[in-house]
Amino acid sequence: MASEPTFSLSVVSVVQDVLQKHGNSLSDIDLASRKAEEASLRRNEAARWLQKMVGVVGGKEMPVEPTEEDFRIALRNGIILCNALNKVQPGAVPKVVEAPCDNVIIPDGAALSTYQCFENVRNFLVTMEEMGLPTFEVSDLEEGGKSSRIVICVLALKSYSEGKLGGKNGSWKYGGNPKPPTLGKLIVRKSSEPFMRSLILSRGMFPSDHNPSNNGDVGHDRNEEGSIPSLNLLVREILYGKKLEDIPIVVGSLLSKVMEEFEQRMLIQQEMLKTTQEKKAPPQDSNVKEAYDNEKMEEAEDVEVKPNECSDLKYNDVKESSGQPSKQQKLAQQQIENFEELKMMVHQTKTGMQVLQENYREDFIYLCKHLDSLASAASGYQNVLKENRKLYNQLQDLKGNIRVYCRVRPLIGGHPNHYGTINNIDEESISLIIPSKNGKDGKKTFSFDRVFGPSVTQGEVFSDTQPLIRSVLDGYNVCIFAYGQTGSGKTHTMSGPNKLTEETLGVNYQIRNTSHNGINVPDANLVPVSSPSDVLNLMNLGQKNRAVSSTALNDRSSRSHSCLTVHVQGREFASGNSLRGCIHLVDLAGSERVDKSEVTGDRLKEAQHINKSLSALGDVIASLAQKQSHVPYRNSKLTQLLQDSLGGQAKTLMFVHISPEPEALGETISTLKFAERVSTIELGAARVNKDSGDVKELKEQIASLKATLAKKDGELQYYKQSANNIAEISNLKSQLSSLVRPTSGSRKLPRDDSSSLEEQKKATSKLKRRSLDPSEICRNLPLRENRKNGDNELVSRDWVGMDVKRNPTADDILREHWETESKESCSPRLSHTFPLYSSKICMEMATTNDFDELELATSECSESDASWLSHVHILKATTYSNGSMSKTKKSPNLRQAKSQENRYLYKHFMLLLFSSRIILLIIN
Ligand SMILES: Nc1ncnc2c1ncn2[C@@H]1O[C@H](COP(=O)(O)OP(=O)(O)OP(=O)(O)O)[C@@H](O)[C@H]1O
Repeated sequence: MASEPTFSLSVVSVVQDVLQKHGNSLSDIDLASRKAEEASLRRNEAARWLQKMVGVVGGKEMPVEPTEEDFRIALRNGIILCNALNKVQPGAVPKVVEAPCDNVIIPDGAALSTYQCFENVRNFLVTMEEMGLPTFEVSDLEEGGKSSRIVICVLALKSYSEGKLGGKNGSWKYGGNPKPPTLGKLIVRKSSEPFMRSLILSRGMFPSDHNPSNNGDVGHDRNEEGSIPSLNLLVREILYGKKLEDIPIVVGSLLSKVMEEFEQRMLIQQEMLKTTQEKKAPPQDSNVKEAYDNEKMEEAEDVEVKPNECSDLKYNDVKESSGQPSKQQKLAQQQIENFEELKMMVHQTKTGMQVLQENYREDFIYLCKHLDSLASAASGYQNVLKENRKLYNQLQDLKGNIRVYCRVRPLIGGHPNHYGTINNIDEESISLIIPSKNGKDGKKTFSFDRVFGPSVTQGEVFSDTQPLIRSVLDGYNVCIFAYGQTGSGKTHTMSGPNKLTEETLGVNYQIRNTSHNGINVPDANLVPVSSPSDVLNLMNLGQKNRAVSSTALNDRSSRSHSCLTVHVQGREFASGNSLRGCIHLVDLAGSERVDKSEVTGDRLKEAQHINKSLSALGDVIASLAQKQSHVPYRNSKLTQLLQDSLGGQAKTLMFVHISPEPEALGETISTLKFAERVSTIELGAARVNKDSGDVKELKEQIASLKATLAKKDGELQYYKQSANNIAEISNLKSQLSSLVRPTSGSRKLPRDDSSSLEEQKKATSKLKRRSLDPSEICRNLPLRENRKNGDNELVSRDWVGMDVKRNPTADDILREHWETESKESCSPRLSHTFPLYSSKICMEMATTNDFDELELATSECSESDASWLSHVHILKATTYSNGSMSKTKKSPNLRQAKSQENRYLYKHFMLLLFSSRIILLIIN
C-alpha cells in the first residue's frame, strides 16, 4: 500500500518556517546562535552513532562532525538509515535498495535514483512510525529541508537501541509518549512543536509545559495535550523583548514574508496537484484500470485527517467519481478559499497595522510635544532656581552678610563614600554624628550658604565662587579666606594639591589682569603684572617663600598665613569712569592643638603665633556679630589685614574646612560653631569703587601735588626748625606781606608800627601753639564716600595731601602756603587747579587786603563754587576763632571786627587758609 506525499499548509508552520528563514532579523540573535550550537552537538552525536552502527556505506563513511549539508547528503539515499534501523531491529526494513556496484557518485552523494532513495526513506519512516518513534519528512532530506528533524529521529533510534540493550524494550528517551503504531497511515509531523518548545523552554515562559521526562531531551513533536501552539504564542514569542517602536516594523515584515511563503507554497502545491492528477489518470487498459481503482480505493480508506491537526490542510489522492468534483479538487478549492480568506486577513491585518502605525506616530508626536513642554518647564524651573539664587545673593549683598561655604575633606586613606563623623550633607546644611556615652548617638546640624562634600571637585567649588570673584572687576573689594583646623584642606581649596593639574587648581588661580594700587601689608611687594602667567609666577614665588613643614597632623602644614591680593583697575572708555577693585585671597594657617600636632621648638612658636592670631580673629568676629562699638582689629596683624574685608564694605566669603575623622570631632564642632557665628555678621552693602572722570582727573592732580609736596618736604623741615626764631617769623611776615600786595586805594597796615607788630607776633605765636586737629576739621567737611564717623584712622587718612602720620599744625599750614605760594605766583596756580574759577576772581581773592572785597569776590561765585567756598569758611571758622567766628561767610562777627590789626591778621590768615584749603580740596 503506497501513500502519497503529504503537504502541510498551516499558518503556524508557515510562520514558523518564515521565522527560521528570516529569524535573524526577527528574533533574538543570541537565541539563534545558541540553538545552532546545540543543533550541531546533537548532529555530531547522531553522526557518531550512525558511523558506529553502520560503518562504511557505499565506500563512504559518515563524517564524525558533519555539517548540516554533509549530514543530509549522507542520509539522503536512506541506506544508512535503513541499515541502522535493521541493526537495532533486525528485519525492520526487509528490503534495502543498496547502491549499485559501479556506484556512480552523483554530486550530492546520492548514487541511487530518486525513486530508490524515496523507497528506502519511506520504508525507514514507516517503520519508525510503527515503532512509535519520531519521524521526519522526506523533503527534509532535500536541500533546504530541516535536518534537525532527521537528527531527532536518529537520536530517538539511538536511545531506543540503548534502551533495548539495557533491557528496557521499546523505550526511548527522546520520545515523550510513544505513539501507537500507525502502519500505513500518513506520516504527519507536528512541525511547530519542537520549535515552539525550544523557544518556550529557552525563554522559560511556560515552565508548566515542561515535562520532566523530557528533561535534557532534544525536543519532541508534541506537547502533552498534543495541541498545536497557537499563532498568538508564536507571534508573542517573536515580539518578546522587542522595542515598542520596532514592533510595527517586525510585524509588517513578518506578514509580508508569510504572504510570500503562502503564495509560493500554494503555487508548488497546485503544481504538484496537477502533476499527480496527470500521473494518476486512469489507464485505458480495463484490467490495469481495475487494479488501479482498487489501489485507489484502498488508499482512500487510509486517508485520515488527524483530529488535532485541524489547522493543517492536507490532501490525498482520492478516486474521482464521474461527474462529481474529486476530493482533491474539493480540497484544492477549500485551500484556495482558505488562502483567499487568509489573504483577506493579512490585508486586514496590514491595514490594521497601518492604522496602528499612524496612531503610534500620532502618539509619538504627542509624546514628543509633551516631552518638549516638560523639558521647557524643567529648564524654566532651573532658571527660576538660578534666579532665586541670584536674588538670594543680591539680598546677601545688600545685607552684606559674610558668606560662609563649608567644605569637607575626604577621609585620608578612607573610602571616598565613607564620611566619618558626617551624617548627612546637602546643598546648604551639614549634620554631624555626635557619639554619646550611653551609646545613643546624637546629631547636630549646621547651615551655611553652601556645603561641599568630600567628592566635590575643585572646579565645582570654583564655579560657585566665581560670581564673587567676578565682582572685583565691577569695582568691589572682595575677600575670600580659608579657615579651619590644620590639615582640613584650606590650602587644597585655595591653591590645590601638591601636584597641580588643570583640574586641581585652587581658587587662587583664576585671576586676570591686575594693576598696582597701593600696599597695605608690611614688607609685601606690589608687582605690576600684565598677564595671568605673571600672576602665577608670583604665586609660585610666594608659595616658595611660605613656611611649610610636616606635623603629626599634616605633612605639608602651612606655618604662616598667606595672602594674595590682586588689584584690578578698569576704565570705561565712553564715560571715562574708572573702577578699582581688589581681592584678597587668604589661606590662613590652621588652628592646631599642639599636643596633637606634636610640634616643638620653632614649630611650637609658630603654632602659638598662629593660634594667637586666629583667636584675635575670633574676637573680632565675636564683636562684629554682637555689633559692638569697638572691634579689636589692632590685636593682630591678621585682623588688621582683614579689617577692610570684615568691617568695611567689601564682599567677604569664608571657606570653612572640616576634617571628617572621628578624632577631629571636637575641633570640627567648634569650627562649625565659629563659622555659623561668622555667617551672622552683617557688613552692610558692598560699595563699588567707582570714580567719575572728573574725580579721576582730580586724583591725578592730587598725586602730582603729593609729589610736589614730597619734594618740598626738605625745605619745610628747615622752616619747621626755625619756626621759633623771631627773626625768621619777621622774615616770614615780610615775605607774607610781599606776597599780599595791596591794591591802590585799599587800606594799608603800617609796616613799622611796633604795637601792631607786637600784636602780630602774639597772634602768630598763638596760632603756632594751637594744634590743628585734622579730625576736627574733617568732621565739618561734607561726608566723603569712604569716610567713617569717629574713625580717627580713616579721617587722618582722608586728610590726604598731608602726611597721614603727621598731625598738621597751623604752622604747617602757614608754611605750606608760603612754600607753595611764595615761589609761584598764586593766581596762575589757582586758575590752573580750578579752571572753574576765573583767574580774575582768583587774582582778586589772592591780592585783596580788603575783607569786604573778598566777600564780594566769593559772593560772585557760582552755586557750585559756593559749595567749594563753604569748605573754606568752615575751615576758617574752625581754625581761626575756635568757634567764636561764624561758620558762614556772612558772619556778622566778621563784619563787626573793627580792629585794624585784627582785620589785618584775619584777612591774611584767611587768605593763607584759603590757599591751603585749595590744596586740600585738590587732594580730596
Ligand atoms: N577636597 C580634598 N580632596 C582631596 N584631598 C584633599 C582635599 N582637601 C584636602 N586634601 C588633602 O588633605 C591634606 C591636607 O590638606 P591641606 O594641606 O590643604 O590642609 P590645610 O588646612 O591647609 O592644613 P594646614 O593648616 O596645616 O596648612 C593634603 O594632602 C590635601 O591634598
